[in-house]
Amino acid sequence: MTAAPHTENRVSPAVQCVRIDLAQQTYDILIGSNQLGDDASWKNLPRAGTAVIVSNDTVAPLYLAQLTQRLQPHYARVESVILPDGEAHKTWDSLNQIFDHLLASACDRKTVLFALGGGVIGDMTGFAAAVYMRGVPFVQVPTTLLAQVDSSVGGKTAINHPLGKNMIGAFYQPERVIADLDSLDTLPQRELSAGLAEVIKYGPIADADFLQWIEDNLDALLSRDKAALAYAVKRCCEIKAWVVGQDEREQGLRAILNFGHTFGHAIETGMGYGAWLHGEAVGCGMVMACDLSVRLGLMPPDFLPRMRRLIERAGLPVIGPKLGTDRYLELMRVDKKAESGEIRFVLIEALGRAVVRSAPDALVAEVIGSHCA
Ligand SMILES: NC(=O)c1ccc[n+]([C@@H]2O[C@H](COP(=O)([O-])OP(=O)(O)OC[C@H]3O[C@@H](n4cnc5c(N)ncnc54)[C@H](O)[C@@H]3O)[C@@H](O)[C@H]2O)c1
Ligand SMILES: O=C(O)C(=O)C[C@@H](O)[C@H](O)[C@H](O)COP(=O)(O)O
Ligand SMILES: [Zn+2]
Repeated sequence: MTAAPHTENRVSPAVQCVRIDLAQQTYDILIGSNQLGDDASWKNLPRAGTAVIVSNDTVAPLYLAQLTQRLQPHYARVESVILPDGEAHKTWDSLNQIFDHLLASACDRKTVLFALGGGVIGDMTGFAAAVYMRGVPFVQVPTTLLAQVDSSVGGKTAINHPLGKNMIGAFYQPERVIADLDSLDTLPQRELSAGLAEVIKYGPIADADFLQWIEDNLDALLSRDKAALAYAVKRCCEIKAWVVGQDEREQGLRAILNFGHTFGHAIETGMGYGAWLHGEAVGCGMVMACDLSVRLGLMPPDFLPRMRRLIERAGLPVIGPKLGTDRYLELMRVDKKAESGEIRFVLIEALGRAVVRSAPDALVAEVIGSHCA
C-alpha cells in the first residue's frame, strides 16, 4: 500500500482544495476560514430553482442565516428544514420530516439539498438526497471537526436502527464539500475531542508520520489553533479521498476507515444512541483494537500504551462501558464487516498499515475484560 499523496491545490490563498476522484464522479473538498462569509466557494453549484438547507435546532441559529445569504444569489428559493438535534434522532422520523417538506413545497428532482451541521445531519441529508425522487444533488457543509475530517467525505449515508448503527443507508456522493474552519469556533470542547478520535484514526491505519504529527500538535489542536486544524482537516481528507478513490463501496481497502468502529459501534448501540458520542466510542474502540493487535502479535506491546495515552490526551474515554462480553459479541456479530456471523476487526500490523481479520472469541473477550469497567 503506497501512502496517500499530499496535495497542494488552493482555490484562493485562504482555501485549500482536496479532490476526490471516483469512477463516476469527481468532487472538491474546500477547506478554509470564512467560507460561510465569502462567495468564492459557492460558485458553479448544480443549477436549480430551489435549494433546501437541512440543519438542526443547535446549528441553525448559528449558521443558517449566513448559508441562506450565500445561496440566495444562485437559487430562486432557499428553504430550510430544521430537525431535532442528536444521534437519537438519526431515524426514519427525521428523514420523513425532510421528505414531508420537499413534497409539501413541490421540490422537483433538480432541487439541491445542503447539509448544514455535523455527521448526523450530513448522513441523513445524504440519505434523503439519495432516495428523494430516486436521487437529487446534495452539498455537504460540515460544521463539526468530525464531519470535516470524515463524515462529509466519501458518500456513506445512513440512519440508525435500534439493532445496529448506520444499518439503513446508501452510498451516495455529494457534489461538493465546503468546510468552514471558523464554524469550529462554536463547537463544544467535548465535540472537538470526539472529532479528534477520527483524526487520530488516520495515523495508525495510513500514515505513521501523521500519527507523530498529531502527537506533536495535539495541544494546538485542542486549543483550536487554526493552522493546526487546517492541516489536520486537509491531511485527513487527503487520506480519506485516497482510500475511497480506490474502493468507493467498501469491497476491501475502505474497511480500514472502520478502525475502532467494531467495538465503538457496539458501545453506541449497546448504551443507546447519543449516550456516548460517536467519536468517544471510536476512541475507546481504538484502544481495544490496538490491544487486540498486540495480543495477536501484529504489533509490539508498547503500541498499546502509546495509543491509549494519545487518545486520553485528546480528552476521550479509554475505559468502555460494562455491557458484558456476550452482549459485546452479540452486537459486533451484526457489524457490517461481519461475514456469516464471524466478526472482522480492523487491526494494525505496522504503523500506517491496517489489516481486516477475525480473532478468536476468547481473545476478544480478554480485550473486553481488560478495557471495560
Ligand atoms: N458518513 C460517514 O462516513 C461518517 C463518518 C464518521 C461519522 N459518521 C456519523 O457522524 C455522526 C457523528 O457526527 P458528529 O460528531 O458531527 O455529531 P453531530 O452531528 O451530532 O454533531 C455534534 C453536536 O455538535 C453540534 N454542532 C454541530 N456543529 C456545531 C457548531 N459549529 N457549533 C456548535 N455546535 C455544533 C450538533 O448540533 C450536535 O449537538 C454519527 O452519526 C456517525 O455515525 C459518519
Ligand atoms: O467512510 C468510511 O468508510 C468509514 O468507515 C468512516 C467511519 O468513520 C464512519 O463512522 C462510518 O459511518 C462507519 O461506517 P459503517 O459502514 O461502519 O456504518
Ligand atoms: Zn466514524
